[in-house]
Amino acid sequence: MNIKLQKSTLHLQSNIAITGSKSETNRLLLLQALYPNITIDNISNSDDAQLMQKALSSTETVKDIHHAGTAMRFLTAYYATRDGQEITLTGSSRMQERPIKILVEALQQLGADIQYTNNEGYPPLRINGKKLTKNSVTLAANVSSQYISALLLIAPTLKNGISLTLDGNITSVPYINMTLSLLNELGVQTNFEGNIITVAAFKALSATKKFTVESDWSSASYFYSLIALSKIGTEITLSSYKKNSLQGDSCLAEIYTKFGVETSFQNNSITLCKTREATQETIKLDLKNAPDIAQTIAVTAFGLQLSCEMIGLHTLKIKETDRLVALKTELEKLGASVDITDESLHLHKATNINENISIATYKDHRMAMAFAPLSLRVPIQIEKADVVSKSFPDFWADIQKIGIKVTET
Ligand SMILES: O=C(O)C1=C[C@@H](OP(=O)(O)O)[C@@H](O)[C@H](O)C1
Ligand SMILES: C=C(OP(=O)(O)O)C(=O)O
Repeated sequence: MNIKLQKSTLHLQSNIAITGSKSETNRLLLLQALYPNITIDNISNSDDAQLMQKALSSTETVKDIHHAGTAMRFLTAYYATRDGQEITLTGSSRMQERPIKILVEALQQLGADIQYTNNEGYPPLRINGKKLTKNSVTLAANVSSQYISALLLIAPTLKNGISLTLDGNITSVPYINMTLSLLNELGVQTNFEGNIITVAAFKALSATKKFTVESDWSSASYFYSLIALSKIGTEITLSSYKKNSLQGDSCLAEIYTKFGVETSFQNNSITLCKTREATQETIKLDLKNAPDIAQTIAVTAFGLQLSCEMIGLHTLKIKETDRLVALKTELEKLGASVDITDESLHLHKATNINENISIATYKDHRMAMAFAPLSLRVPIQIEKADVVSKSFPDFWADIQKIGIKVTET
């Protein structure tokens, strides 16, 4: 489905309920498989969460998790510990290009039996589940935090827990802390100091433990962008959010003050309000702790005709697509000038925004959603718009609710 987006009368006073965090959901689904007394509220309706649920509940021996990175990494660790179960874990063609060797080698250090069925270092994987007996692992921490979270999630079920030594600069740290916080809430003891993480063994959960997933902050980013690109006084309320979030992308509230957007926290929701124009000509950010909002921010800055220098983007090349190249290509179609390296993006101040450009989405949900707010400035087309279901299936319905006209082309 290709669509055209145009601004009509905005009803930005409306309330939008955003689905649960896919990161929290996929951790909790894995923990629920290990500790069945867990119940989960406000579960994410994303494809990635549904694929995780399906893989965990089906008895099929080939599990296909399509594009879901967290599902791929978390399930690799999970099935490595399922004594007597042999499965093949596979994914989309892009998933088969996303590296997994660091995690596989770490699990092998613990005693796991995992083989590559195709290309060494990449899915599909044949996993022969075993009781893992060792508890000490060293792994590179500068490629993806998901490898670390995967090991932490299974750690309490190992006889002696786990001791992880992280090598190199640790990337996406808030996602590691999210995993540790959820383990702590369950009653598992953990410690993270310097480059060492330890998790104690945790046998069984005697009583029912209810978790309520906070709504997804990465999904909220597109509304931050819409407000940033709106007139002063425009506001929108999003639920269900809290001030002390486990999600690193909640740094949006602070970042978007640079674009003139203020966030107020109510009981269970946030209100975003455009209170003033951006004061800085150049927005400078290090996003190593919040890589998923880089695309949103780049497009907001372009729409406001500001320049933007972002570093800490080294993980973007191995996500749903090479997001650095995709951003440069699509922003330049709109009239921008963008320089990229393997870990940074420099958007130069734009003098105009080309109308009716068709944005390619590269099977990446965040390419579609990040460019949508630009429709407040110029009519724009989004190719293969259904890609948003990876994290936010209701995105186009919600965009329409607030008054952006969506037409299929
Ligand atoms: O653990 C998680 O839930 C995630 C970790 C991040 O990945 P990296 O650690 O690979 O950057 C993030 O980009 C991804 O969307 C979700
Ligand atoms: C990178 C992402 O997801 P994953 O790595 O889980 O596929 C994302 O949602 O932006």
